Amino acid sequence: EDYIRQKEAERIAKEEADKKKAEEAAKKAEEKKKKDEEKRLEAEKKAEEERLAEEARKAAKLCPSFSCSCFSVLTRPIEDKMDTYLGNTIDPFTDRRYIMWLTVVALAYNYNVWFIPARMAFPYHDEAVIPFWIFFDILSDIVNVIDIIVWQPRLQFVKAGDIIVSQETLKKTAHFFPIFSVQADIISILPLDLLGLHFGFSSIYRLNRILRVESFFDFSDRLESMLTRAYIWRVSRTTGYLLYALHLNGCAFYVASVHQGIASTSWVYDGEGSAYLRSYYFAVRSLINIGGLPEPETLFEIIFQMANYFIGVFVFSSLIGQMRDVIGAATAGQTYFRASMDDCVSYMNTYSIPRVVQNRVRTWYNYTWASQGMLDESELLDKMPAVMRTAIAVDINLATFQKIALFQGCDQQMLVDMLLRLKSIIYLPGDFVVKKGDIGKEMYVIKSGAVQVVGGPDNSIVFVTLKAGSVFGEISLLQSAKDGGNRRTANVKAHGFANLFVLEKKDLFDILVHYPESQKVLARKGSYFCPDKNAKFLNFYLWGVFGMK
Ligand SMILES: Nc1nc2c(ncn2[C@@H]2O[C@@H]3COP(=O)(O)O[C@H]3[C@H]2O)c(=O)[nH]1
Repeated sequence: EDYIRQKEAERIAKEEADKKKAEEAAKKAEEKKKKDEEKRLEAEKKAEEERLAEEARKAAKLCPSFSCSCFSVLTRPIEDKMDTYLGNTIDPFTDRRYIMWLTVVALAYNYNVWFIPARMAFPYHDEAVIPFWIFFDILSDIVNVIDIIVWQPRLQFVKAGDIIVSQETLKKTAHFFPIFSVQADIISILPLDLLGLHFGFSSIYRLNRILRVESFFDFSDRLESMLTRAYIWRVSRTTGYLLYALHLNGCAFYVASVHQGIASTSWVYDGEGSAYLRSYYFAVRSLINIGGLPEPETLFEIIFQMANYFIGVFVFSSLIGQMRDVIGAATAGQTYFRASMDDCVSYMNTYSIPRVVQNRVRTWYNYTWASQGMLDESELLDKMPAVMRTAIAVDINLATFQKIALFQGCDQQMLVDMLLRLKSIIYLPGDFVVKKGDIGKEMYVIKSGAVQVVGGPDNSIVFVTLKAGSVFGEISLLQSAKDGGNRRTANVKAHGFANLFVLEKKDLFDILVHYPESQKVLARKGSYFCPDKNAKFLNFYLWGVFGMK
């Protein structure tokens, strides 16, 4: 019986072990199946990604804005290098390398735009210099090709508010580029110069290069938005346009002279001296309508000269008008300052304000203009969205405010809110900023310069000199009006020119409503800063007014 029982137990144990084994094997098989499935899905995903990438590559090759695929074969090694150097895409607004590159492109464009007409008009294609022209032509072409194939396709742009930064997406959405610039780019780099091999070397075959005018405007706009004194560039650019108009006119005059026959009449170029300089001189006199030119004799000369006068009146004068606008805009601040000061002086004269006061007002105007280049900073900042004003205020002043003992331990956001309510004001040497006994309606932070807390019968005792970054005027501000605690406890006068930030009581309390913790900090510090131990402090005031605990 024992034997049978033992055998039975062994059998059951074996059966259970087998069952367990089978279960484990099934589990393993299940896991393997799962893994295989995962692998298969991953492979499928990868294949799909590769297929999409291949499609994108094909689309990029087909896309006209990236030019013919033969170019991409030629430029693939350069492109790969540029990928390593530039990263995948370029932010055209902030990337300094792009503006540096655009400078090179603008130089190449200017080479073409100035020399092509000159070479077409004047006899500049001597056998000896042709190699130099060819060299510079090829150089400028290389710059353009690199720009169109390597740089332009990498420029990020905004589509429906999204910044397109991935190169693949850039290529896929290439058709969103303005069609004119795409076609103009392609036509502009067609090597029509090769026609010169058959018809003879001439720069007329390079006229298509001038179509790349967009690249020059792009350079101009980006440079303008980067420069601190953009008007210098605007004036130079307009001067360039004027000189270029004269250049073209000089070329036209020379062509007209050749057409008429050099030295054939008194009006045409007489063949003396430098042909270019003489023609340019003619253009200057004729477009600026200086007059004193030889009278045109033939019908052709009369028509030519008349066209010149018209161009001079309409085109040239509008360019000069543009120049006047640019200079006017650049000096608009100065004009506004002068006009404000003149108005103020004439107002003071009307009311016979004493000379001493008038002189102080003038000094204030001059110092304010000299120190900050504008009369009211807030006017400029008011035009900006709040988020930008905050960014600027934080950048300029937050660090100063964080160091002020009174505000230490206050909420950072509260400080930022405070920065946005500050007004800047300048006091002249000896001006009283606060007078003892006055009601305290604002507190001050010294931006630059210094103030002195003074007392004594004639205010000759200086208790303390407060420098940039110090706060004053907070005592009367932080106290209750109930028992006269809101009166100034001392005289404070400007020592030299003092540039101060003013924070009004109402603004401060409006802000503090939202920051109970900071209220407590200020209340504690207000009582600490206050010399009068019996006064009721900010905490009572705030708790009384706003019911805060
Ligand atoms: N009463 C007093 N005020 C001082 C002193 N040092 C700086 N101050 C500042 O001078 C300010 C005068 O106006 P407030 O009383 O509002 O606030 C005062 C303080 O911020 C000092 O020693 N005594």
